[in-house]
Amino acid sequence: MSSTPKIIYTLTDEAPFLATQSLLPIINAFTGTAGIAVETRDISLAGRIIALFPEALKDNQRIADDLSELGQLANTPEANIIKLPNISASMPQLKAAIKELQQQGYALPDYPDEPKDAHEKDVRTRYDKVKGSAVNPVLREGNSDRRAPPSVKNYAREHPHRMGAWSADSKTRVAHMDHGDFYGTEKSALIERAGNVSIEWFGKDGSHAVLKAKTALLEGEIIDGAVMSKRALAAFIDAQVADAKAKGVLFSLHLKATMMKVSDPIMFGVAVSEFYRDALAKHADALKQIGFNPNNGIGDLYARLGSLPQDQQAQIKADLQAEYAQRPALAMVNSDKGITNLHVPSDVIIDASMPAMIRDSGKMWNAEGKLQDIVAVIPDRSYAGVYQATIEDCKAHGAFDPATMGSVPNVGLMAQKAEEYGSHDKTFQMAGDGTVKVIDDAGKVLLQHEVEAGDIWRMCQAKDAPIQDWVKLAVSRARLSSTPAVFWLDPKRAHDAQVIKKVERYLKDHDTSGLDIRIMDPVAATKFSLERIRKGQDTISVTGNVLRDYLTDLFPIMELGTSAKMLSIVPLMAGGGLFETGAGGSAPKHVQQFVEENYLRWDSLGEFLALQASLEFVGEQTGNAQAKVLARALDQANGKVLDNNRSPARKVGELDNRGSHFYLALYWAQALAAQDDDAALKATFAPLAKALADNEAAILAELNGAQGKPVDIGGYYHPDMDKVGRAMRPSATFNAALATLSKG
Ligand SMILES: NC(=O)C1=CN([C@@H]2O[C@H](COP(=O)(O)OP(=O)(O)OC[C@H]3O[C@@H](n4cnc5c(N)ncnc54)[C@H](OP(=O)(O)O)[C@@H]3O)[C@@H](O)[C@H]2O)C=CC1
Ligand SMILES: O=C(O)CCC(=O)C(=O)O
Ligand SMILES: [Mg+2]
Repeated sequence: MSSTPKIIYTLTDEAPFLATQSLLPIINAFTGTAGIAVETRDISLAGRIIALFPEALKDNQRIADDLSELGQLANTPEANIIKLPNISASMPQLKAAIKELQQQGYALPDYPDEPKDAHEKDVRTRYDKVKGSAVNPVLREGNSDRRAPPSVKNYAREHPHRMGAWSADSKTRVAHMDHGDFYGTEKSALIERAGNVSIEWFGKDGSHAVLKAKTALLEGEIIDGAVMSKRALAAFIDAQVADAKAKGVLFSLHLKATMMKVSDPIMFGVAVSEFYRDALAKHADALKQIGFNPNNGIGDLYARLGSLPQDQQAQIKADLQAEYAQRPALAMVNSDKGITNLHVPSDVIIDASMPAMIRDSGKMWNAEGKLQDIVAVIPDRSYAGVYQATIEDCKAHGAFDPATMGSVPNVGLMAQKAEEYGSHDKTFQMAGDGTVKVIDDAGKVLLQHEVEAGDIWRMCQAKDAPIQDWVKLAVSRARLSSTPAVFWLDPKRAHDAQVIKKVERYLKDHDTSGLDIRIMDPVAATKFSLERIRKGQDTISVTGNVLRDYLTDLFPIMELGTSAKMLSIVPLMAGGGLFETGAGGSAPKHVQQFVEENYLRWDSLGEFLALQASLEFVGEQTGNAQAKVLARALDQANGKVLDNNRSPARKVGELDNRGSHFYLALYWAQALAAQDDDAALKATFAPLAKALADNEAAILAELNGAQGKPVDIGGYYHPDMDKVGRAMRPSATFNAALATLSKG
């Protein structure tokens, strides 16, 4: 029954990586007392890059491909993985990481923008494996259960975060296309027998290309194809640019260029090309010569200008400035540094950017550093309506009130690369006019679209077993929490219409008596859930993969101020557990603040919650009773961190991430010393609890005393572990107290 319990803790990037260097020593010290091993695996962007090129590196630089190992582990019942947020790299981020590693002495090849030979093609293929969202889809071999635990929700009710006021005359709105988008062109097929399909393009001129030779499909799987017309998109962007100018609102574009790493950078590029059209046309030859690619954002142009003669650089910059003068104002990412929404495709990511805007009175920052109404351009219609409905609700009823509002937990279809988020390897930009066909083994055409050069065509898959598992998870969450559950599915979408049939069928496999389970289209579901949320009522959202992502930032950011405070569990279909920490990302601006002033405001509550769930799972998996005791005590400690307001603040001089970790250790040790379920743990932790309490003032002085000056961590993507370790553990008193645990 029992084997050596093992938890895998992932090393990632940016703020969560820094936080780990302070938190992990605490976790190791505590779990070690119960014989639980916590091992780390490196899935950082830098780590994944290094693992790609063993042959180019010195022996002491090589590292294993930890992500592949974890991908395999996720398909076994033994998996118990704590997954922190990681960078899903855009092109500019990938190149910056490669450059940093080269400067550190890693003999990595450059990223070949235009591979010239077989070797360069191979290099590019390898790099493309770590681009975009390359981690989550590998590990997420289950569906997701994301919610705010009661202690967190209660804390938010008692200490509501600031919400920007909304006024009825806000000019903010969402703009989406009305034809030629993925929504309007989607076609779907249900696979009756397992087999393979090929994706092929037939040119109008008689030419032919196999886009993807083989995609294996299972019985009962749903596939769909859809196309985004480049022409329709460009015309739409153009109209929105003009409309934003006329209405005096900020132009802003909200995409998911990280997760949708093939389609969305192209769409981003169309917007950049339209917005800066005149200047880009005037300098087309020079820009081609320096290799500017609008898909990487206008920042890519500035980054490459240096290789041109000074006067030409000045001319291009002047023409870009002139473009700004005749265009609407752009939403800014960093107004102090002049970084706009169109600079880098990964700076404005829809799941976080839209909720943050809604939290801030429906406004974004303008070039003067002031908040202003916006048009939120979300080209595809599939999910844009959710945000428009939310905006309308805020205009009609004012901002949401975290003190009284209900909650919208989520059950998300995610397993086996479901839906759009698994479509990268089946997404193509069309080389010419023609037809795309999906053809099965028997030669039957399952899906077919007319396309034009430049259009984006994609195919998505959703397998039957994950759908069955998702329906089961939804029913079980509805039952366990006695909460109505709504499937957000749009009967007008070809894909959703198929899913609806399956949901209706699989709901019959479960006892749903007394449960309130509905199927509504996303806009109706938004309205229904918001009406209830304003009355303080909870409603489970049961959604596909994209809405899982969008809603688990939208609702937590309104309810809790941040999605870092979510419990985010993935019961893996093979029986293991994946515990994600929060639902947000890796917050790059937290690292900036840290290196400038040695203050880390990352809130590790998501990590605390994931660890608690993971320890509980160890208890169930292996029968380790001490794991359950540790988990129960951690639950109490988490509650106390909240009740006593020991989460990180935002400014130097206040408690930061490290200080909040100290309090977690103190409360966890106290809870273990106070419990009577396990005498050995009680005896082990009583002295630590006393030592930490006695030295509270000294430890805080050491932790907070480190703040306020710049700190060198030896790199951004690949920091120096020793330097980070020292920076993140500045209290000798605290470190010494923790060390007593391992001495027994
Ligand atoms: N699961 C994953 O691996 C995910 C990874 N990402 C990656 O993260 C990066 C940044 O993405 P982005 O969309 O900007 O989203 P983030 O969630 O990183 O940032 C948005 C904002 O959320 C708040 N926030 C998020 N987490 C915390 C936390 N733990 N403590 C305190 N505040 C927090 C901060 O806002 P404020 O200061 O306003 O409070 C932050 O500026 C990208 O590289 C992206 O690919 C994104 C999503 C999920
Ligand atoms: O994997 C990614 O790129 C982002 C994932 C994400 O935003 C989420 O799971 O909420
Ligand atoms: Mg997200």
